Amino acid sequence: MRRKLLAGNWKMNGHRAEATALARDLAARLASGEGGCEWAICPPFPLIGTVAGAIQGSYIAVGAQDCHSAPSGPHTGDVAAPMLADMGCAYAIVGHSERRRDHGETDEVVRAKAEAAQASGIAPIVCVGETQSQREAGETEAVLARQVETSVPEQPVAGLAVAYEPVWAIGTGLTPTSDEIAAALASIREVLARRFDSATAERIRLLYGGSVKPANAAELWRIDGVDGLLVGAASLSVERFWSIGRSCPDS
Ligand SMILES: O=C(CO)COP(=O)(O)O
Repeated sequence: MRRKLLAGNWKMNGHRAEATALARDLAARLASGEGGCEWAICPPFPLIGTVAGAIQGSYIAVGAQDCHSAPSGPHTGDVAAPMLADMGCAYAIVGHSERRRDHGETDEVVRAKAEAAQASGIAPIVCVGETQSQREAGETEAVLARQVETSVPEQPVAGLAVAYEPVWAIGTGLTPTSDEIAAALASIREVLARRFDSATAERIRLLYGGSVKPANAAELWRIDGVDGLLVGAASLSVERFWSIGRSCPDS
């Protein structure tokens, strides 16, 4: 059984005071409640230390939103996976569509980043997803297959997750239907089953991300094949993020 994962991607938002308050509040709620899923917060780089401090001793993990593929070196402005491990990161999102768009990251680059994360003991959350025009052209399955084939490392570590985030569903309030999400996740699973031995393929969690909010979370958790949710805007509010986590059927 794959334990469900709820990960909050704060993107380029937050400052120390509010980050501390949110992380502490969430940690306190989890300490007194029954958080059935695994919880993770992925703040921007400058807030990782702040969040890691605030959640220390709690069940919440901290993650990063990216990492460089090299362990160190002349890469001004970049952050290496060993640094993130040193800060206590358990996860690193790689290949988010906003990074693919803003920084021209290819599937090959994403895979190198995922491998670098793994080499530092960090579980990558590898993001894939089709654009609106690819969906309209009936290319969703082919796009996902290509992305999963190339972006996921040859030897995925135990905690690796693949996040299905349709580009057109991110920050738009739009979501695919439950059937569309189930079909996309099934097609991703097929590729994983082809690429890896069954034990390896089976332990990879598949997350859904894109306009997840308290109002649709319960339905999303129940979709066949959903092992977790990757939440953007709604993870910036402790009430909304908490509500999404509490609607996990494992809670
Ligand atoms: O990109 C996302 C998470 O990585 C989703 O963002 P929203 O939840 O804001 O649509």
